[in-house]
Amino acid sequence: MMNIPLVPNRRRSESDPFWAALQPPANESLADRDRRLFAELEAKRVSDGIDEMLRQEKKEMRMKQEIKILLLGQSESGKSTTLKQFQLVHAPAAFRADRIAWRAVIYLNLVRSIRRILDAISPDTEDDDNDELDSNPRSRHIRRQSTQVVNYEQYRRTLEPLKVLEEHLIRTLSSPDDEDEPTRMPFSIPTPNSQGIATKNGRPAPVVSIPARQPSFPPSPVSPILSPGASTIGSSKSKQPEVSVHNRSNWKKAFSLGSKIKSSPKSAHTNEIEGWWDDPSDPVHVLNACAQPMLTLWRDSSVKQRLREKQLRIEESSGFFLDEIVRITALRYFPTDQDVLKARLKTMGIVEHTFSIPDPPHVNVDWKVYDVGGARNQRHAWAPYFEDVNAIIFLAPISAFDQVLLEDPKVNRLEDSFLLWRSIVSNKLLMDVSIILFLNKIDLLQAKLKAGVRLKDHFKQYGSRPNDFENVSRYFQTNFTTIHQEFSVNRSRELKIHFTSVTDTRRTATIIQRVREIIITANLRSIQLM
Ligand SMILES: Nc1nc2c(ncn2[C@@H]2O[C@H](COP(=O)(O)OP(=O)(O)OP(=O)(O)O)[C@@H](O)[C@H]2O)c(=O)[nH]1
Ligand SMILES: [Mg+2]
Repeated sequence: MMNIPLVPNRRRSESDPFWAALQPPANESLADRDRRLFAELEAKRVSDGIDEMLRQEKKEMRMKQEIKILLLGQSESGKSTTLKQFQLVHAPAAFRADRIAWRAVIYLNLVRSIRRILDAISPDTEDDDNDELDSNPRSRHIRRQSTQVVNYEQYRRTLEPLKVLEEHLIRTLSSPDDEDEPTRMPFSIPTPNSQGIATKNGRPAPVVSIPARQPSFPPSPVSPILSPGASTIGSSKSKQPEVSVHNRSNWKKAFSLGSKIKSSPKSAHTNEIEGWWDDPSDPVHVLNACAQPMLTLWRDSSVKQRLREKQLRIEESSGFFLDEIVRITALRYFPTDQDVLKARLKTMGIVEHTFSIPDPPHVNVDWKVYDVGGARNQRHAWAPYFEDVNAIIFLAPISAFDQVLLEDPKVNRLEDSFLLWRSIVSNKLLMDVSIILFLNKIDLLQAKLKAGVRLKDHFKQYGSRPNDFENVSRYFQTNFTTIHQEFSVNRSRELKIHFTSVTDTRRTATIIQRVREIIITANLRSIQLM
């Protein structure tokens, strides 16, 4: 703002028309002069006020930050689950509005678990065909004895409708066809005589991602034990590729409440309204009809025995809902927060979420959280995000020490995590980036150790140390810390490590709060406001 001079500059040229215009009239009375000076003072006060406001605004602009967080880690490490927890903490209304759409994923997870069991107990299946992706030769040897499930044929027949449902769910998830018929009912199960399930418009949809094999990373300082035969595991005919939906896909729209449905989530348990349960083509009816045989199968002791022999710990796998068959197959089932956190849908591409978080008194922060696909054929997409990211949350699923990668069964999952960690901490582009390490899935690690799975059978160097949670978790923490110390491009970078179970809402909310504080502090330091 321009300040009006109270005392005119006498040396200025009188020919300057601007200066001349500001001069008081020659015949100004005393009263006029007082009025003029008062008006000038008032104008200056207003002008100073505006200047101050602009200064404040500029300061706030400078302090208004956009903080970018990248979630990294191998497939199934828990990145998308962490993103869901961010949503639950910072955008709970949007998270809850989406819950209904997850119904399809949860159904699919359930149906696929049933299929895994049927494959595992099938008399036609060779012993190695349905194994958990297991890296230990000893446990594969033990699996040779096999229990026959006498009711197998009956289970297969009664659960046959789930096969058609599975295909249908996959196709609908992959191709919601949202643009031209937004009001259609979410599901429509094909008639038995339809040849496959054509999408509307006849467009074939890319349904399932089958990761390409890629060359292994160079050896790392920590090496797991892998048997020479391990490469055959995971490549058998009965292995089911994981279902993934590309980030560009609008799959949630297809499974949200359609216009035909008058219900709201709250009214799902009352009788006043019409809902998806009134639509005879909704998948819930097939599931509901199959609930009893599913339950009998899951409770059958000979099935349990067969799964044990095959070391197939299905209850530790992603998207496990078999202990909730009755609730999930109920006609009016509505997913809970916990169900959504447990649901498994593989990420392809990069998913971005923005949360605007007021952080008084200093800053308003827009948090952008990027969730990436962690499978090996997805990792090439990470690098462009390294340029301007403020922080990385790296997730390593430490329960996976006895598993191999789906995309490369020669590689132990933890070994892959160590190598990935090394490549991240040694990346020059990430020199000034805060890195927070989540040693994740500790609940599963505890269960696994309790079930007697021994770390030394997979990591020989662990030797005779106690096979309990305290020692095993410390071992992993030491390994990750050592790799950071040895390979980090920035030796002064402080490494924050959290033991997490990101499906646990309460604990994860606290950790997210702490992570935010760490990042804010590091960020303020970097813009020299501290
Ligand atoms: N029990 C348990 N399950 C977890 C934990 N973290 C993640 N999960 C489950 O593990 C599965 C995989 O998690 P995601 O978050 O989808 O894994 P991701 O890293 O996004 O995997 P990609 O998208 O393939 O890269 C999901 O079913 C989660 O519910 C955990 O700490 N404990
Ligand atoms: Mg994901």
